[in-house]
Amino acid sequence: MPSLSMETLHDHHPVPHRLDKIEAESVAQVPDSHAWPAHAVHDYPSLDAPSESESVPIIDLSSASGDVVAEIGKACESWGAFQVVGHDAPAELLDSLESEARRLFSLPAHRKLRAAKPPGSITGYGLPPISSFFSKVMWSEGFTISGSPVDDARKLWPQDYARFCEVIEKYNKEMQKLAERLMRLKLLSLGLAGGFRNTTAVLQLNSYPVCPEPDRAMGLAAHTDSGLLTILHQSGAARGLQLLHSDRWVAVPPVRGALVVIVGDLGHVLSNGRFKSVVHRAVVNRIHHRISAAYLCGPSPGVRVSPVGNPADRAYRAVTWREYLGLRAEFFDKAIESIKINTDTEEKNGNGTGCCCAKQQNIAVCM
Ligand SMILES: O=C(O)CCC(=O)C(=O)O
Ligand SMILES: [Fe+2]
Repeated sequence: MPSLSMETLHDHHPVPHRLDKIEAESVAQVPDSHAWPAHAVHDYPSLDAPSESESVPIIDLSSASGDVVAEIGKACESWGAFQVVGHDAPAELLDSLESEARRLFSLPAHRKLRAAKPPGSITGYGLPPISSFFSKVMWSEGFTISGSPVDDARKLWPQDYARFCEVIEKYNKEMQKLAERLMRLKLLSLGLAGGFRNTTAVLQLNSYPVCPEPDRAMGLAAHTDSGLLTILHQSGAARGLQLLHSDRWVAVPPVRGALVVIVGDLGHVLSNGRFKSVVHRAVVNRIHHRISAAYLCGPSPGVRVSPVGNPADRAYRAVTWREYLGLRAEFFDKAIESIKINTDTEEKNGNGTGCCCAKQQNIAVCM
């Protein structure tokens, strides 16, 4: 068993020299810095073994029936998520991604810290990106990739970085294809033909070491994702992902070969509020070192996402992903409120120049 280490942070500034090291597997108790209050962990009841009717829907993309579009629309509206099977991403590629992520997180702490996220940067090794909004430390570590992984991979494996990069690049390509396909299907379910081209993405690798007291710790705190959609691959053995659905935390059990699709805030905006950007979190366990990989997909830079439908009925103003990320950094879970149009102002009818979708039903012109 590799020695898994978790870097902890006490004053939530992601500066490498302020990180202290805890050997997560060797501690018998969750230290105070990582102990979340019971009301935060148990804010809603958990449904750990949901029956089929209580579970997030599983949708088969290879199904010949024309219901796939309707199923996706319904899942996005009622759950803000679904699991997808019958996609073209090969199971071996998902396995390789997971084993490369395990190889990375099993490196000794001082090696991982060579690729620590510099302040102000989004790529590299460190605590989950949302950590700065919480005073308690999460029981996880992350590695964020945006664009080429080469520079950061070289810091981790000066000689032997090619294998990691090859897998990441293949995976990103496959996910981009799938994300663009899913976006077309989602738009169809909203009555629009069209799609997004040249989408951009961030790949977030997450590692959740085993935890001696899972009830007192938090793997990844409740949040929504910011982009159009997220495609999440979770490792097989352990449950961890939970979606907030009807005021309960509903577990999403890993299904071999399936990928979890999560509607992000921009997906909610695009649908003019019809699709839910679902609040989700990851919990930890005593036995399994869990890995997940979140492919967070957004429009290409500069493209403003604007709600579909009649401009007079828009509930949100148009935003680019970059602009929205700025609002998230400032307001976190209130960011979506900050772009809400409350009154019949000019904004509602305002110019949609550069928006990804045309204002008429049935045509979505996307750049
Ligand atoms: O690990 C998980 O299941 C959730 C990951 C996630 O939500 C994220 O990276 O945004
Ligand atoms: Fe997420």
